[in-house]
Amino acid sequence: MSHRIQRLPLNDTQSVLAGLTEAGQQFQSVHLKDLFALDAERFARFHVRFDEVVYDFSKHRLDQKILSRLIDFAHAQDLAGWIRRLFSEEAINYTEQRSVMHWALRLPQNDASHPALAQQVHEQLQRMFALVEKIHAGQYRGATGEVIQDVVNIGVGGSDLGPLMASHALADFRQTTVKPLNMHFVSTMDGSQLSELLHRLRPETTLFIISSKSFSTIDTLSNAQTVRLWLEKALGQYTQVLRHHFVGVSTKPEKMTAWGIAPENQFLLWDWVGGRYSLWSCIGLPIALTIGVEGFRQFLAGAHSIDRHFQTAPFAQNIPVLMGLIGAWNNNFLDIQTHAMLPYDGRLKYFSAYLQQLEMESNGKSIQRDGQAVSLDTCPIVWGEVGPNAQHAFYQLLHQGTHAVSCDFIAPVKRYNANQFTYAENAGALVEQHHLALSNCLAQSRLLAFGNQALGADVVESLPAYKQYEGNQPSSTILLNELNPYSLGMLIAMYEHKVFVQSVLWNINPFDQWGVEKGKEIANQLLPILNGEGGEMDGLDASTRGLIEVLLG
Ligand SMILES: O=P(O)(O)OC[C@H]1O[C@](O)(CO)[C@@H](O)[C@@H]1O
Repeated sequence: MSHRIQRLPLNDTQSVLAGLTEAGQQFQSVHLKDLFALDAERFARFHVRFDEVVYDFSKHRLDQKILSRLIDFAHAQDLAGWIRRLFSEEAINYTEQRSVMHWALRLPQNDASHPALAQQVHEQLQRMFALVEKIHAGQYRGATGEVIQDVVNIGVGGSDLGPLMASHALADFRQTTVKPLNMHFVSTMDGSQLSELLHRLRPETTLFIISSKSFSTIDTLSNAQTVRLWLEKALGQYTQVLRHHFVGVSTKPEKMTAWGIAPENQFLLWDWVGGRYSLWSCIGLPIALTIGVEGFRQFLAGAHSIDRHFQTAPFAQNIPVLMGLIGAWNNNFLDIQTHAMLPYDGRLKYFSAYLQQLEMESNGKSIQRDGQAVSLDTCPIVWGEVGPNAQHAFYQLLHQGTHAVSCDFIAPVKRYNANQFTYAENAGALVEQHHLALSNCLAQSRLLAFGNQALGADVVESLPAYKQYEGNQPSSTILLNELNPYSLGMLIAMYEHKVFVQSVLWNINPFDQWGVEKGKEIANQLLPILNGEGGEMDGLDASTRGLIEVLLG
């Protein structure tokens, strides 16, 4: 349905979309190699350098005219107004009557524009920082007086993916602690991660974080219940066991209390923080435990830098705006329906999993704000893997398959600092490995873009058809000066705002997830049947009934 342009909210939008649709048809046959041949200044023209980031969008099938039309699209959809609304306290998540203020989580403490908000946020951050420092100093002890050495984050979705991704990505910046501290993540409701982990952990030295915005997600509560039984079996059913071994992060203090989490171990966030935007709040405790208080402050500062950039940079120089517009151009006008995330840094192993939730849970919608069906395709399929490994897995499809795919290549400019003691001995060899990864990153985006042209025109003549490459797969390349807490904060915030930009273009609410909620409701209806506690089979479809009969034997 890529080119449907009926039922648009604004007349301006209609005419801009008609122009873009026509341009998209023309650009179907335009090849990147020709765009580059026509314009030696293409990189200079189509990249933005801001703070720690370079965003190169020259390998997209567009020119200056298309860019202007896309910016017209943003204006027609009142993007500037929506950005102002996002950074106000307006309840723009209208289906849940909530404001959307994850940006407030990274406000500096002395912020003059929203002093009350900043104070509220920093109060919880200070409490979290105090806990982090206590654990790092070996002063936080379990019920038997032993120092905590393992921390297990129990959460799912936004209460897992962001903390997991960032803790892994920033492991090089691990804070030195009195005793080594190991972070673990448990999310799956089937208990498989827990059953493996509990064999390795000692109850006396393990702290569990129950991380759930709603404190009602069954996945998390069932894992929490299992570890509680495990702890109580080993240490006894005493209040001090609960008090010393559980920390809770949620918007629901009363639910944490009812579960048995001591008030001093309850950390709060607010309804105005969406789950998939919550890693900046105390949901980010595992990140703070990994990189320490100063590291976490840097992480917030990086995101804040992008918040400012997003609010102030002109659209043609505004990285999240460009990311959103170019994504829409590919998706809506060039018919490129899938988007691959390809970081060339093993530390970003969980980045695509994280982005899948951020992008697809946010913009996987089909109803506009006015209740009408959308007029353009919304979120593309987002997927990905660490680039070098993906080269040996699915790149063949990118190069010679039949699907059009757009890609984001991400890499740090610098890696392996000889001054960092862990690398001192191997710095030279590791720096070469980094260069190897960078050369592959550049080679792949080049081959994807230019196809045969990248091989050299004379070589191509002699090649059989099956060795030829069509190319013309567009990509962006994002370079971070280095991957550190600050630049990762920037990178994540860039994608958060890109998602918002696209939601404005598509006129949808990116902050709810009613489809997911419905799935949870239906699972709750089926659980009693599987538990043998009754429940209605009659209203079920034949397939579900048949499967239940097999499951019940
Ligand atoms: O933090 P909670 O409330 O346990 O929710 C976990 C996740 O479940 C969802 O509601 C739906 O998957 C996500 O939006 C959220 O991040």
